[in-house]
Amino acid sequence: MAAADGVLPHVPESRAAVPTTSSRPRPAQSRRQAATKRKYRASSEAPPAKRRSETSFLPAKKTAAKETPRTSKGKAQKTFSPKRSSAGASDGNQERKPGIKTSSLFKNNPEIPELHRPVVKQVQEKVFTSDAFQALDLHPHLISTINTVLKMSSMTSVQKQSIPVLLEGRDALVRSQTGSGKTLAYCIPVVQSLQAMKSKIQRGDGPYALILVPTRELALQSFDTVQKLLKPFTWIVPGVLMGGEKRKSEKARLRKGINILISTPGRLVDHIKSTKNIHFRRIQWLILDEADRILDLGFEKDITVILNAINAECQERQNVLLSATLTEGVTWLADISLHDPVSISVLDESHDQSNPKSKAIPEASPPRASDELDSFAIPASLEQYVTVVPSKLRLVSLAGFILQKCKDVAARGLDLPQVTWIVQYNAPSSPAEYIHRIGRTARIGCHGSCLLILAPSEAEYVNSLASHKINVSEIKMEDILSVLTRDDCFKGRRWGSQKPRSVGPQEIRERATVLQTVFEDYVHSSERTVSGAKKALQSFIRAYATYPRELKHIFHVRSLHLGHVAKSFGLRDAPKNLSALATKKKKANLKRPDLHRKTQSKQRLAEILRSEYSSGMEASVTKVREQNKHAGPSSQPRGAVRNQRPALAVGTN
Ligand SMILES: Nc1ncnc2c1ncn2[C@@H]1O[C@H](COP(=O)(O)OP(=O)(O)OP(=O)(O)O)[C@@H](O)[C@H]1O
Repeated sequence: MAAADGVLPHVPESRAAVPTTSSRPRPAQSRRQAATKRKYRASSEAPPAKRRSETSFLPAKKTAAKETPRTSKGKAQKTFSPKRSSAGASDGNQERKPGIKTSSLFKNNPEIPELHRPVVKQVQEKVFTSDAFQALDLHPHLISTINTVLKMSSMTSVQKQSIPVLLEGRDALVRSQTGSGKTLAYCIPVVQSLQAMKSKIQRGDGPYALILVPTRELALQSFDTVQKLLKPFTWIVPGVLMGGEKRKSEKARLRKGINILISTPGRLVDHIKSTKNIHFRRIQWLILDEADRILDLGFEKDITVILNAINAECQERQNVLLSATLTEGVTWLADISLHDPVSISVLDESHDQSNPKSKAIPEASPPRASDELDSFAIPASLEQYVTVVPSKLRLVSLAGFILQKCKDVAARGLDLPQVTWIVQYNAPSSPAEYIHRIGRTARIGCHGSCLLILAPSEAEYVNSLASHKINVSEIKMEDILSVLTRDDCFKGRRWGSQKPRSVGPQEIRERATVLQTVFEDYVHSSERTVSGAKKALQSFIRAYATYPRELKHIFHVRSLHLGHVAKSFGLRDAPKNLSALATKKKKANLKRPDLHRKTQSKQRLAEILRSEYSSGMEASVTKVREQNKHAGPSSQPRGAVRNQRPALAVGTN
């Protein structure tokens, strides 16, 4: 887990809500009690924690309580108060005053289905080989830089397979799992070939190699690697262009000359359109790194602009496309950018041998939809888990999980750990996205784990993952929440009973409710935090619009109980921002209660998706939909916000 500190929910003193009954309160205590009274008054004026209206706007089948034995024992309204903070310890002589009311977290939840996941054999790749870089035909200074500056001795599998092919001058489509060393697989041949050029490269010559990456972070990472490899070859100048930097200074650097240019697609297109000093007449290498992410981020149009610009000035070059996943989009990109490529895929010997390791893919073969169903390689040292949690319990389960893992950190003292856990609070929209998210851990043979949180109605997603040869093991929600029994700060005070309760399922439920109350109190403590939580909720719901058609039966906004989902962001209720229009319609619909309920439900959803918390994405969604309408049904690969795939005007090579 990357972040360790500050996650433990401590109960702030202002929320030490249990009124104590010391007969003569000290001044500080009186102030606290007065504040507490004000707080209770305020909370009783606030909307009740659970209202009828909360459930009325979604189809009854989703809101009806289909309870499992393990979730049905809660009471509709329970009265708890978070444990007092250390500053205001109770003397045990308590007033019988109600605490903060929190609707039961464990009632009216959908049933948690049993997960019958098929066990599949995952595609495995061997990360390291025993071959040293010395085995390659490289400049001795380059080898010593790899050994001494990068401190690497043996090649990874993808490096062993790719570097010789690229040194031969072939185009290549390289697929290998996340964190397997693809960056060096192309950087080493680029540096080797450029330093060996007969007429020594001059800075003013401009770019000989163009490396396109999807994000700023990757641009910096690749730049850093190239810069290190160039240490002995000081006459070759690397440079980076990326969003967020000053265009003016980038223009100045382009004017001076950059020989190995690393850029994000959007920023490069900016310069192509506006900078006179950019040219591609000497380009010898075009690298498309993380091609799947480039496409996922909607850079298709920018890539075609770049390819057209390069093709217009230079036809002879080596092209390399690297990706952790091979999707329909990647195949399309390979078709338009590679010339007679060698396809390199690092698969374990035990995997399907009908899929040869190195084969030529036919030039300009049409994208195959079945590629989307390909299986994805996942690092063998990455353990994958899933937990099925009703929406209302999502936040406390996440907190419980973090608590459990953050303890795995304290034991290591101040040593900051690397990322060892990836938690997905919502499901990714494609298996490729799943692979990239979890691929931030278990890199280069290290150990890592990931957890995916699903709602009960989304449990079927594990089958979808299995169809891509992705195996996940289940962690039960109760096991996650049981961590709350380890720390008495989550203990609920049971009014009217002083008997200590045994640590069983009921105690866990009570503690989870205490924790949820802590979150809700915090969120509702200021307008800023309420607004932040609403924005987060908005984004979460919005993400449901981006699931592709084939996943809509699992992830659909209509399957969400908005009131319950609101709780997973610490909100006591789903936001209500019905517009004036909605109010008018509501009045009209009052005559038809059935119609009214239906319309109200739709309007509520529409409002949620189009409220003041809007991120402005809907404009582009509408625009893309319009474009698609005109472009025909086959033009949009996936996801509403992706750009339409444009036609490439000039052929490659
Ligand atoms: N031969 C090697 N020996 C040791 N470490 C290596 C070697 N090659 C690369 N690495 C390290 O492995 C890590 C992952 O490499 P890299 O980022 O290139 O992986 P990747 O395959 O591009 O991953 P992703 O697809 O997720 O971007 C980096 O920290 C890199 O320095």
